[in-house]
Amino acid sequence: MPDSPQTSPSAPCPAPPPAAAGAGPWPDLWPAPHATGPVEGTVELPGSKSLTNRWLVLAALASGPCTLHGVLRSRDTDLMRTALTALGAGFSDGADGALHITPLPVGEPLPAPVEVDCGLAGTVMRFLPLVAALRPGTVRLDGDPGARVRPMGATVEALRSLGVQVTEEGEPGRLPLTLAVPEGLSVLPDDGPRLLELDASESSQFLSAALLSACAHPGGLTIRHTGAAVPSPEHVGMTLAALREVGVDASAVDERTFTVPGVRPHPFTMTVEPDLSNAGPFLAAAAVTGGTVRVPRWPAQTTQIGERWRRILPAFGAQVCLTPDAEDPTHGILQVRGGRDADGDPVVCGAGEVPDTAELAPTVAALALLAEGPTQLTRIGHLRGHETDRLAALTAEAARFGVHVSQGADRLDFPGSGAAGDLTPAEARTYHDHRMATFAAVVGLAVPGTTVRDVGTTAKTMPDFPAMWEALVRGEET
Ligand SMILES: O=C(O)C1=C[C@@H](OP(=O)(O)O)[C@@H](O)[C@H](O)C1
Ligand SMILES: C=C(OP(=O)(O)O)C(=O)O
Repeated sequence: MPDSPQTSPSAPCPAPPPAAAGAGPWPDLWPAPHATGPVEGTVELPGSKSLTNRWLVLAALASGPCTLHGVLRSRDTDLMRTALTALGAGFSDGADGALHITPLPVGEPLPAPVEVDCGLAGTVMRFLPLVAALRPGTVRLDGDPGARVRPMGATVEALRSLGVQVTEEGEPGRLPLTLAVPEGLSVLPDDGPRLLELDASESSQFLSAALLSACAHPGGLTIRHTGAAVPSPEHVGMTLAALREVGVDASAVDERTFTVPGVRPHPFTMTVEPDLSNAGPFLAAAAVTGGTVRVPRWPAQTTQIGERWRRILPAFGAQVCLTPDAEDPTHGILQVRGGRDADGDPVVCGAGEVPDTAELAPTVAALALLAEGPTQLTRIGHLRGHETDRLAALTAEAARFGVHVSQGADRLDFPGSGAAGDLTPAEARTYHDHRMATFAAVVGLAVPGTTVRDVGTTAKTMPDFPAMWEALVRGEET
């Protein structure tokens, strides 16, 4: 893998939006706060990464200007904005925190070649190429060194079957990719809607990408997944629901076939839900310290996988309750109270088998590491293609804390350490993975002397994480 991005004759990237707040600087070795008592507090979470990047794409493909409230400002979402700007969408920040978006001109040739920096963002590297296929021209996509090992084969497959010429500069099915999009791709074929076949078994994002962009093909697309089970199916559900919310009647014909009409999203105004996956470490802080953490604005109905915390945390011995907001029945306050023994000391039970935790897995792993009994995280093999190989990373970091985790092809078995006091303090590595940083922060609550290398990697989806975490442990409201 090359050390530095290759040069290309493409136009430079457009100026990025103003930097996301809270990006540090943090010391390279961050002393993770140790909780000397129960953590108590209320945490106001920023917007969801997955929803922000879907609404940004749908607004860029809409039939008129759109407005978003509560968008997440982070590395992944800023990269999405920059990339959509390069493809011709317009973004302006309103004084009230709103983001106004003008759509990109689908079908019109790009005035110059475009260069897209995907960073390490799966949503950018998978969603953007299919959006790029909607304007004739040349688009080159690359990212961080870690992005060049993430699976991209299904994107290449989908683009080629749509008629885009794709050059793989490095390994086949990996970034960097250069796309040559011919004229007329976004014109209705004579024989009706196109059939797009792709294998999304390595990431649900391949399917979401096809679904999101399909609405801008005049005849729509019929999309068929050809491989083994699609991981993170909640995220496909989120994509279908988001399309429907903006007037695109996307539907599942069967388990592997989807139809999306060639109807552009109507102009919309949307408020992004708080990020329930990033709620995880804060809720886990209550569970591992016997404390109480509340998250306001918890949606009563949501497509986010983080909704699962309401089932996962009780398996570790915590009590979870959602109190409806009297003034706004669409939201409530989620409260998690950690388990305690007769002496008032925290108790984290082993949870047994916890399947399909997908992007929640690193936080669940922190709970499993601190639990008294065994926990098995199963059906998480595709996490080897996330920001890092998360099964390998979690096994290595658990070992640093003195716990032997057994690693299978698609599972991790945690023995149950009996008590956090048995764990040894460690300098935790993060592998450029925001969720490995938050994993280490949760463990550090119970293991004094824990330090985290490159906690700033949390800027990928939550630039304010270290400050919010320190404030919560100090007992300040965030
Ligand atoms: O579409 C999305 O927003 C996401 C889909 C999931 O990807 P995988 O299917 O690759 O797990 C998830 O893990 C990722 O954090 C976000
Ligand atoms: C897997 C994740 O991100 P990405 O969108 O980069 O795939 C994640 O946030 O846990």
